Amino acid sequence: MKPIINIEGLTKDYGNHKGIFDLTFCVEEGEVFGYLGPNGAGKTTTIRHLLGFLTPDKGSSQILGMDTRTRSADIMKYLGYLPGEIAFFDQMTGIEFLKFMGEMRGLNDTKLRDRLIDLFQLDTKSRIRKMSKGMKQKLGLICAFMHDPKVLILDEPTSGLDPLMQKIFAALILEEKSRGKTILMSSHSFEEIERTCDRVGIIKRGELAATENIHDIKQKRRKTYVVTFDNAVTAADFAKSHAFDIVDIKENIVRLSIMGNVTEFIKSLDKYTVLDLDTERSSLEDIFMHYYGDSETDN
Ligand SMILES: Nc1ncnc2c1ncn2[C@@H]1O[C@H](COP(=O)(O)OP(=O)(O)OP(=O)(O)O)[C@@H](O)[C@H]1O
Repeated sequence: MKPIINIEGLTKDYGNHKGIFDLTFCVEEGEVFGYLGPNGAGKTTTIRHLLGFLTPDKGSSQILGMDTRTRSADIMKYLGYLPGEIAFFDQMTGIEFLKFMGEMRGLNDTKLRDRLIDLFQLDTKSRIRKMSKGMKQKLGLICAFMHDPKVLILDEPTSGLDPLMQKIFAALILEEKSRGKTILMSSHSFEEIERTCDRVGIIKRGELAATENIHDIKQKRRKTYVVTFDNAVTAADFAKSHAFDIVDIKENIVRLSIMGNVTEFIKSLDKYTVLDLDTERSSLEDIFMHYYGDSETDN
């Protein structure tokens, strides 16, 4: 595997234990890497270094083998970036802004741009100052993707997007991944990370607390299913007729825990009347919450 985004010992000390400290990780070619952590953990600070906006106290970072501090202009040709807070030219309409950004990038082919406008259903004739937060976010996303960059760095990409648009965004990420793109995105949404990422890095108080492989977690995870039967007798019959790991039975509701494949479980329900089937909090969320646990929410 080829590291496309590489961070080595990156340190920016703002004092008072704020900033980032000795961060080391890489994002490999074709990988979607989620960057997760509580408020103030250092995600945006890391991303701003990758964009060449900040000079580290120690350490370095490279994108496509180029140093992010000294070669940011070269890197920009291959990079799509969505900032966490988008500052636009308020007087422009959406399409004027996209044309302006396209010209700056020397973009002649507008097919992809127009496809993205359709995909996100953005009214680009509106003036930016009149746009809602979600509309501005869509504009930022179109701008990040429209030149078909090899590498994407997205700071909280779905912030402000409604659930339908979040799904559309996730599908776009998976499509881009299948085309070999390398993507780093910060997020507060476990669901989004689970839907889209291969690995996740968890940052806490400026330090990398863990990196987890999402595919491994999904395979290994134990999930609790809650089955509501039509009555207590059927619930008890189900529990004693099958060798599932039963957590508890309360009247007509059975909670059971299953690791991995659920085919046998689904088949076993076939002969019963099932009024409801639910899952409890996923272990992915448990893993993440463990790192959030005693975090300082300091901003
Ligand atoms: N220029 C600065 N001067 C001093 N402190 C700063 C500066 N920029 C960021 N910080 C502090 O560094 C820490 C990390 O901030 P950062 O914006 O990277 O967090 P984040 O993980 O992106 O948070 P959020 O999830 O809230 O967006 C915070 O405590 C923040 O207050």
